[in-house]
Amino acid sequence: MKLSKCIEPLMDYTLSGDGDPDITHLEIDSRKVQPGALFFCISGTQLDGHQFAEGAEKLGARAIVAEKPIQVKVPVIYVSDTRRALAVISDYFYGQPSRKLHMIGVTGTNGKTTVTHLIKAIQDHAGLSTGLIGTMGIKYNGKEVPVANTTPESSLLQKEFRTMLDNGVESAVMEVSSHALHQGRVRGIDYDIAVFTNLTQDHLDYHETMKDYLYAKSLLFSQLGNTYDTDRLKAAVLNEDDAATETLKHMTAAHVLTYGIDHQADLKAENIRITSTGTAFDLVIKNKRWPVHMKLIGKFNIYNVLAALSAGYLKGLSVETMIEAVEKVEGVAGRFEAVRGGQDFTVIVDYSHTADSLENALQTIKEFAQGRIITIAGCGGDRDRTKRPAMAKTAVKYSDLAIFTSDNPRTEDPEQILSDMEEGVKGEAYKKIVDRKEAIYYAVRQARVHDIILIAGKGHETYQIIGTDKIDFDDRKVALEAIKERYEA
Ligand SMILES: CC(=O)N[C@H]1[C@@H](OP(=O)(O)OP(=O)(O)OC[C@H]2O[C@@H](n3ccc(=O)[nH]c3=O)[C@H](O)[C@@H]2O)O[C@H](CO)[C@@H](O)[C@@H]1O[C@H](C)C(=O)N[C@@H](C)C(=O)N[C@H](CCC(=O)O)C(=O)O
Ligand SMILES: Nc1ncnc2c1ncn2[C@@H]1O[C@H](COP(=O)(O)OP(=O)(O)OP(=O)(O)O)[C@@H](O)[C@H]1O
Ligand SMILES: N[C@H](CCC[C@H](N)C(=O)O)C(=O)O
Ligand SMILES: [Mg+2]
Repeated sequence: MKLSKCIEPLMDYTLSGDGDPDITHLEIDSRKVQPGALFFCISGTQLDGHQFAEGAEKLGARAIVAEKPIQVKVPVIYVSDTRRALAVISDYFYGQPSRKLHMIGVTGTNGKTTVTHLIKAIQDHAGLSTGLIGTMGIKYNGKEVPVANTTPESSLLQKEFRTMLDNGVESAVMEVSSHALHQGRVRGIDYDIAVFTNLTQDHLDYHETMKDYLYAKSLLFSQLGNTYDTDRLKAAVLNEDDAATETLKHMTAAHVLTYGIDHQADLKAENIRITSTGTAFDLVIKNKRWPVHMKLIGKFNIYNVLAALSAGYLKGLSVETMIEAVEKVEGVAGRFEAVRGGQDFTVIVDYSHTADSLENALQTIKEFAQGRIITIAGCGGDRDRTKRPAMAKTAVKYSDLAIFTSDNPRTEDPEQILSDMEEGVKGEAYKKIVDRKEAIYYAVRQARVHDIILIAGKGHETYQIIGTDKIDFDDRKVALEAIKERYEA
């Protein structure tokens, strides 16, 4: 596409330099520039992309979008916000694919990955070919592409939507993180349905207050209903049991459908029964009742299922077909995933990395625990420090033995992260083992018949980030090795 065409959707810019080169791709990382790129200089949280403009030019960038003066020979498009320009140009460059897909965005502190997987399972089962984007990567038509971010940058998002469309995908469901909303990675995406799971404390390193965090989340709902096609229903799916829903109702011009357990809602779960192997409940919609028996465990997963069913309901899918799909779902990798090594105690790997999700996981375990509860928990480095004492407190509150260990320390001192956790449990009993592998082995050696070990925080992750190194580490594999060692000993 000619540069002049690429920048057609920009409202306000200044062009410097001559020529109208052909642009073959859009790029924000100078290290990935190939000849033909339009390079965007992003003022980031760590680095300033403007310093890489010359490098990008050397590698073949044919034009550059910048916010402040740069010295290059290729044409420069000056804008006030390069991330905004990136979103607007990406949408246009790839032919506005989100307008042709049935688009669902899921936001909230916890449950996004689970809800998006459930929506994909439901829609695929109902014959609606669905693409998925989120923490576990990009998936459609049996193809999987790994991603670095839960919600990728706008250029990658739009490119993937285009590929999905070209490959017969009809609907795309994606996790929308608060970082992405704040940075405008999803600007220009024409969502049909926006789903809210819940709001509890996380990411206060990035968003300064809970109010700012909620504001970022609310952008998904306020941008919904800026409708391009008036024939398409635009709807917000909101959790009636979460306090933030009241605000979100005010933020959206779209139709609202609610789900809940404790409050009256459009889709409601009643008569709940939770066991260690599954969850049963009645789904109630407009006084009609359907029994649901699913393999997913826990009250929090009922919320996730209700959210997913709500999205399908708005699409007009049959409730019976949706329930069939939900009942088949085995679970999402690393979310309440049982590790089975033939041991006479239970080991569960879970991705709870906030105080609220840890509380939910542990409350669920409490409901069916026959033995002691042993919890292994840690907190990620270079992330919200204020959640650390709260997570430690939750671990100790529900456990007979709480073991604090390292999650992904990243560039922080692992000992310091543990000290931050300890602030929340002064005078309480717990054990501290910095090395995660050692902590898992210790827990497995301590377990008695019927005990339950919860290994929280890293779920599906197959790595541990220590400093800037990413080493192989999979809680599930390490637990299996520890179980093997114990039985061989
Ligand atoms: C804090 C944060 O949101 N960081 C994201 C952000 O990076 P940034 O703005 O800080 O970028 P930077 O490192 O300062 O670099 C500035 C610019 O220089 C460019 N650069 C840099 C080096 C170079 O040699 N050449 C070059 O061109 C970079 O590509 C970038 O465009 O924009 C990047 C591009 O989109 C993201 O990959 C990056 O995610 C990092 C990896 C990250 O850890 N993000 C986390 C906090 C995050 O966003 N998480 C949420 C999920 C949270 C949840 O699940 O609730 C997510 O959506 O993933
Ligand atoms: N609806 C929910 N409410 C509270 N906790 C939940 C809910 N759903 C899942 N969890 C807990 O949160 C953990 C993470 O779930 P999931 O991966 O679905 O969330 P997420 O929002 O995608 O997380 P991330 O922000 O890391 O992408 C699970 O392992 C579980 O312990
Ligand atoms: N999306 C979350 C994932 C946290 C996972 C946890 N294992 C950690 O590293 O803190 C984040 O980036 O904050
Ligand atoms: Mg996720």
